Amino acid sequence: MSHERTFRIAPSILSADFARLGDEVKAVIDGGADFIHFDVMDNHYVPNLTFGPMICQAVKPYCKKADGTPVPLDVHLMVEPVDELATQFAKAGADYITFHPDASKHVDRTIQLIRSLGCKPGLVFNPATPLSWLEYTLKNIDIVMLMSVNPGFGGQSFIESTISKLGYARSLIDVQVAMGGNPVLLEVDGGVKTDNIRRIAEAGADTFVAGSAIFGKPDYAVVVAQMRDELALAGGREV
Ligand SMILES: O=C(CO)[C@H](O)[C@H](O)COP(=O)(O)O
Repeated sequence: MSHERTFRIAPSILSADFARLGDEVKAVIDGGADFIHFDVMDNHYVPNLTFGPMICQAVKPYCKKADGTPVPLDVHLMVEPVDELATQFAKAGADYITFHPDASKHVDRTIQLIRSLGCKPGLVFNPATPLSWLEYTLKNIDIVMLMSVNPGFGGQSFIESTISKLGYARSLIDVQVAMGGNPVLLEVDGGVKTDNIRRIAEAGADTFVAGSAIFGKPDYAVVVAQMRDELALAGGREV
């Protein structure tokens, strides 16, 4: 049977104007964003420092469409350790919470903790981190995110080895779905642009984080529309 995948565009507010964060979130949602991607960096797991749960709580009321439909807040924790901050971000309004398995001493416990707090848990893989962590976790998570840059900074170039890694992750998810399991989202983060998003989709991704490509342009709606035009051309998949 053939199913069309739903593609989601998740602008990373890492590249937004922090002095006008609420307005930036509203503008990018008005421009067609499906998720708001919130990059949390601790200057320990990654060599940069961004924002904490108080900023997340302040941004949350802006995460809705003009008609009031909520837009999920996709919190990416680049922090070590994970559990305490995951708890704080759940209380601050996160919908998805993703973390790096190499940053948690007890990955299954962290996944269970995030779900117990009412959020959707996910794992994030750096470019050189193997997907073997998924063997015993895929059935318990809602999102797999592949970093296509080394984490810590926006505006980097897409790392090509992500293409084959996406194909492998997609095959693991498709097998799980074929066996009646959870249709886990496959997100890609780093260097996603209008000129490569179609190829990334064809490799298997369904959810696309883009920071500088969107916030670096004057009209967010134009970029999001261009990305959707490219995604509409992505080859369909038989699952
Ligand atoms: O997590 C990140 C970096 O660690 C960012 O989300 C990612 O790099 C997106 O930024 P850009 O689209 O500018 O590459």
